[in-house]
Amino acid sequence: MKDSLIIALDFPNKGQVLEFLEPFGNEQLFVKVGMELFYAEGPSIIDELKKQNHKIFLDLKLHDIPNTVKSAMKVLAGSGCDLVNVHAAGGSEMMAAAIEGLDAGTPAGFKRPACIAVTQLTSTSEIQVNSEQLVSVTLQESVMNYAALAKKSGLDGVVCSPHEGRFIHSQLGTEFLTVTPGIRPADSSSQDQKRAATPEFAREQGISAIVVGRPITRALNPFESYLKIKNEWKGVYQ
Ligand SMILES: O=C(O)c1cc(=O)[nH]c(=O)n1[C@@H]1O[C@H](COP(=O)(O)O)[C@@H](O)[C@H]1O
Repeated sequence: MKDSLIIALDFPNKGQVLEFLEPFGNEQLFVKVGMELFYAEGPSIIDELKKQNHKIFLDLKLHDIPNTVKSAMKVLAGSGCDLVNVHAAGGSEMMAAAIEGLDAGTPAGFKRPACIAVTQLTSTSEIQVNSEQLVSVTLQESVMNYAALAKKSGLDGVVCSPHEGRFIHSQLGTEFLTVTPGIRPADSSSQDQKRAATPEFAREQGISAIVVGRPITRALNPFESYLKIKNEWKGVYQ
């Protein structure tokens, strides 16, 4: 998990995913299946990607009452994915229930999927946190509060932006995972991401893993873009 570059496969169907993956050849990837692709293709897309030996982050961002989340996680634990997530806003009872469900559903002899909690979406700004969620602390404090709650509830880490990563690791340790979307190379648009950062910045902040979608999936040459971002993330400069 640590030091991974996770590619967000935000595509509408399996056909487009396979076409996208073609130039990557035998490169073993860590890919993210989100709502669009999972709702379109169902669990078979996980089997397909596993057949290709890729690691899988199933990003369904569960947020419901504890009992519902526990039952859903019990099912997802058997899907073969490596990482799943919930919204920390669902509360500590819900997050603990997610882990209970995963433990109950993980087949004997297999490792339970890691589970992380979304703190504040990377598309959220401090103004929005204050004016729409009526949160009266800073965005960083809100993210930190959710991260501490997630750790207390038994989760393996959080989704946050690279801007909060260093603080989270200083408070909760380096083993607690920080998975950060909103990654943009210096020359690309941040689009709907409000707390964007470069791969280099993420590395400097000690982030555990980065999630990259459009800068790779919408690039003219996705494989080339992937290699460039991966090198920057790993600190390899030619
Ligand atoms: O949980 C996520 O993966 C997630 C959380 C978050 O706070 N922000 C965020 O962008 N994501 C996901 O990360 C990916 C980012 O994609 P790009 O903005 O295209 O790089 C998308 O698939 C989002 O659904």
